[in-house]
Amino acid sequence: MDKHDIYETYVEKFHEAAAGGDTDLLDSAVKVLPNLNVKNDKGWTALMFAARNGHANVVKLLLDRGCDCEVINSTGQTALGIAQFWNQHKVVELLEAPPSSSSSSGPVLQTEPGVTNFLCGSPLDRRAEKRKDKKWLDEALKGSSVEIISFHNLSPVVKKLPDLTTKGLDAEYRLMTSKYADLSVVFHNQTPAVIFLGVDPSGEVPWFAVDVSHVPEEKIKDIHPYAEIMGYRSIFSFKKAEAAICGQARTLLAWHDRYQFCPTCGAKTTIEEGGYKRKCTDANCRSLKGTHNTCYPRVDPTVIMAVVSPDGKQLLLGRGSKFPPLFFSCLAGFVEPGESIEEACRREVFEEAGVCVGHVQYHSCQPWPMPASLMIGCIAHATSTDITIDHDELEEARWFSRQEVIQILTSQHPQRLSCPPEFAIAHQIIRSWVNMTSNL
Ligand SMILES: NC(=O)C1=CN([C@@H]2O[C@H](COP(=O)(O)OP(=O)(O)OC[C@H]3O[C@@H](n4cnc5c(N)ncnc54)[C@H](O)[C@@H]3O)[C@@H](O)[C@H]2O)C=CC1
Ligand SMILES: [Mg+2]
Ligand SMILES: [Mg+2]
Ligand SMILES: [Mg+2]
Ligand SMILES: [Zn+2]
Repeated sequence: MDKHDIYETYVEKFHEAAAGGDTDLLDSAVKVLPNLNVKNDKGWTALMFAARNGHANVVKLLLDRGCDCEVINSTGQTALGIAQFWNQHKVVELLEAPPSSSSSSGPVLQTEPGVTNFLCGSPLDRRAEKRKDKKWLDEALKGSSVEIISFHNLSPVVKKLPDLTTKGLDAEYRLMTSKYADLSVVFHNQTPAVIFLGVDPSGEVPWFAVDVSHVPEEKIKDIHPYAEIMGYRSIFSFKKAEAAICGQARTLLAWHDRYQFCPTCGAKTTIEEGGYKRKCTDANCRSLKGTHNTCYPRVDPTVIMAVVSPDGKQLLLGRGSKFPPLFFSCLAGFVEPGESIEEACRREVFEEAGVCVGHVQYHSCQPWPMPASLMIGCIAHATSTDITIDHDELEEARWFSRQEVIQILTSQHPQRLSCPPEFAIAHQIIRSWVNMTSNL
């Protein structure tokens, strides 16, 4: 047995001890394991096993040893979610209680990445402290190590690779990056919006985005002979890291495009702080006194939810009136002022489908740069099943069995129903519900 196998055996025994409520065995395992939040292949921790089986004494012991109750498994559940699902009331009480002083000895760094959806997980370090340093920004933009991405009317400029002909349309296009010197057609006699996006993990390569909308389409090839404009949806064909960088840039450029004038007084605004601020040019404007959110890029929180039937066996999906035929997705809606995420979830589901929602669990989120949503993915537990559709927003909504949802996800539905692809958070929360019901 090599070192790795021995460790795996310890982990297995540790999880078995937690699941079985064996505190003696647990105590000895705790002494040799460096990480008590260690997961099995389904992302389950000892705390989750103890919570699943209602071993309150084990849960307490693990919490006292500093186990992290925020960790989620591969289907997006925390130990608390599992205890609630299995009605382990004593464990729920323990996990809901505020952490005792012994278990909160300073800030705990979240080492688990959790669920990282497409358009999240940019490798860039945003280096916000550099945004006010005009000299540094100018040198970084014009330096030889820079990577500059270009957007034409909010579509990324892509490079059509001439030698890739076999992998299908998506594989032929890559995000195009340029040096300042390549962009004379963009900067000549112009001051387009330029955004400092951050620095790559080596710390050596600054990334910027520039708005090239003023360059006529036929001149785009002056930047690079293979440069092309493909529409904003080309973002979805990029690699995850590039897509996240593009999303950040697109949301900011869309904001600059729409906020050319001051929302407070109507005067012109100028770009400041590496593209992260707009400032009114009227010296008497109220927006110049104090901090005003009109000066900063906006993000619109939006809830999107997999609504689970009261018996846990069905999922509510809907068809928007503008959706392609046979396409179903999760219900979604903008969070309104003065509303919590849970309240927005309940209101939107009731408004759109007439279904009442009780408990709402956060799953994961996804910045959605069309133009500035932050999609907050939730699992919402319905308390009623009758459906009344708001026809202004939905054409259809209905409950689907787990088997039908699996058929939709795997493109095997007999009526060819489909749902959003993997890059959309809707897909991820639907999949998560399928996995959740099979996992428990
Ligand atoms: N990433 C994903 O998997 C999915 C993303 N979405 C996105 O979720 C967002 C919200 O969903 P909807 O059902 O459209 O929301 P919704 O149910 O709140 O209805 C949209 C209506 O709300 C109003 N509204 C309120 N605040 C708004 C704001 N800040 N911006 C624009 N309209 C606002 C408008 O009248 C709009 O027609 C959409 O932008 C859509 O693109 C929707 C489904 C899947
Ligand atoms: Mg909606
Ligand atoms: Mg709404
Ligand atoms: Mg709505
Ligand atoms: Zn103003």
